Amino acid sequence: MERMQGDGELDHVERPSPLTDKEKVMIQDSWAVVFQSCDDAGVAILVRLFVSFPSSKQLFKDFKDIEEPEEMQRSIQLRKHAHRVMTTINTLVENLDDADAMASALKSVGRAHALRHKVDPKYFKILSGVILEVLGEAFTEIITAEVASAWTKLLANMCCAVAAVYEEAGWTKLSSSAE
Ligand code: HEM
Repeated sequence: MERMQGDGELDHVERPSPLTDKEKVMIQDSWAVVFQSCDDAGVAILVRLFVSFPSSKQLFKDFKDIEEPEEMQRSIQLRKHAHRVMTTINTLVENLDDADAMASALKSVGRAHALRHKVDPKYFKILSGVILEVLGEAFTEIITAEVASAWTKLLANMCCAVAAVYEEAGWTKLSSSAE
C-alpha cells in the first residue's frame, strides 16, 4: 500500500537557511563514506522509493509492473537511474561552495523531469525523505542526528531549486495533482 505523501504543490516548498560551514563539512565527510557504495546505496534508495510509493514507478516502463524488490533490483533501468541520482548528488556535494554549479546541475535535472519525463515534483520531496531514511539505516554510525539535519537542509535546497525550475518550465497543478 502506498505510504502517505505530500501534495507536492510547488508553492509549498520552503527554502531552508543556507548551509553553515560545519554542515558542509558534515555532508562532505558522510558522503565520502556513502559514495564508496554509490551503486548499492542508490539502488537501495530507489527500491525503497518504488516499494513504499508504488505510484512513483509508473513512468519507468521497464519495471512499472514489478512488485518484488529483488526483481526490481535487477532492472537495468532502475540501476541506471540510481547511478544518475547518486552522481548528481555527488555533483551537489562537490559544489557546496559554488551556487552557480549547483543551480546548473539542478536546472538540467528539473527541466528533463518536468518537460521530458513529466515527473510530478512531489516525488523529489518524497525521494529526499527516502534518501535520509535509507542512509540513516545503512550508515547508522555516520548519519547522526546532526548529520541528518545537515542533509535535510541540502535536500530541501535541492527540492526548492527543482520546484523553481518546474515553475519556470510552466508545470501546472492540474498535471501535478492527477493521481
Ligand atoms: C535527485 C533526484 C533525481 C535525479 C538527480 C535524477 C536524474 C535523472 C537523470 C540524469 C535522468 C536522465 C535525464 C535525461 O533524460 O536527460 C533521469 C531520468 C528519469 N528520471 Fe530521474 N532523477 C531524480 C529523481 C527522479 C524521481 C523522483 C523520479 C520519479 C519518481 C524520476 C524519474 C525519472 C524518469 C521516469 C526518467 C526517464 C527514464 C529513465 O531515464 O530511465 N527521477 N533522471
